[in-house]
Amino acid sequence: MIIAVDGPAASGKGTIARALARHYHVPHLDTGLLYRAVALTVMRLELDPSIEADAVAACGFDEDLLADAALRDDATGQIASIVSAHPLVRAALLQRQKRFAHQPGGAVLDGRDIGTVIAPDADAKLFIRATPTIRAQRRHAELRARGDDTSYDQVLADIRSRDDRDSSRATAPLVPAIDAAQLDTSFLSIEAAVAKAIALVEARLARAAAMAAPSV
Ligand SMILES: Nc1ncnc2c1ncn2[C@@H]1O[C@H](COP(=O)(O)OP(=O)(O)OP(=O)(O)O)[C@@H](O)[C@H]1O
Ligand SMILES: Nc1ccn([C@@H]2O[C@H](COP(=O)(O)O)[C@@H](O)[C@H]2O)c(=O)n1
Repeated sequence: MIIAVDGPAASGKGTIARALARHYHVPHLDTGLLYRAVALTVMRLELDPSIEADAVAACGFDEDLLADAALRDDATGQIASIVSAHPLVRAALLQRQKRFAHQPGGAVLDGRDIGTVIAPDADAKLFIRATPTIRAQRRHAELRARGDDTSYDQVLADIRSRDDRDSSRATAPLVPAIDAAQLDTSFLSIEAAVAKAIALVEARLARAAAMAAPSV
């Protein structure tokens, strides 16, 4: 079973995807981390994220980098959304994500293009939303807890510019799959959002089973 979870920055898609993976006992991939690893490599090698060849050169990042705390920095997310707009960067990371999605036993992936590009054949697709200000409040609190003193205004501005860049790029833009169930978490606790997500996945699975059953 493949579950695709997409949505804008800090919408809560990672929290929901991890909970779904625990619930259904399948592995989870946060695909944003791959783009963040490319971004961090670009930053550390002092390359130019807006130059496609520079960003592509950073796609062969060291696997250990995926555990680096700096991946979660606000600045890394910004650069990630610049490198992720390059078609050749997306192509370099494509097969790894497709393999993960289609492994035996299934998987949950979260990102921006899981339901549209990585696994258009997913058994259930969710598109997670929350208002920009609520997303900024949540991300600001998270960064503060990590000792990052980026201001709330900066976090909100970064979220808005990432939303714009991710939605307007030509290749694999952030857009709900036509068959995705949408879930707005703005006024839901984490527990309530996870419960709704599980209910939406169950409804999708039940509908697919009913359609597959022979009619009598
Ligand atoms: N329903 C919720 N209520 C309150 N806080 C939430 C809720 N969902 C997620 N959060 C918190 O909001 C922050 C962002 O959530 P999360 O990391 O899951 O978002 P994301 O969409 O995966 O972000 P990114 O795009 O950066 O990967 C986290 O600190 C998380 O604990
Ligand atoms: N499937 C994806 C996942 C991420 N991106 C880009 O990476 C940036 C960081 O992602 P987070 O999920 O960690 O916020 C994001 O802003 C996107 O530009 C992507 O393009 N496709």
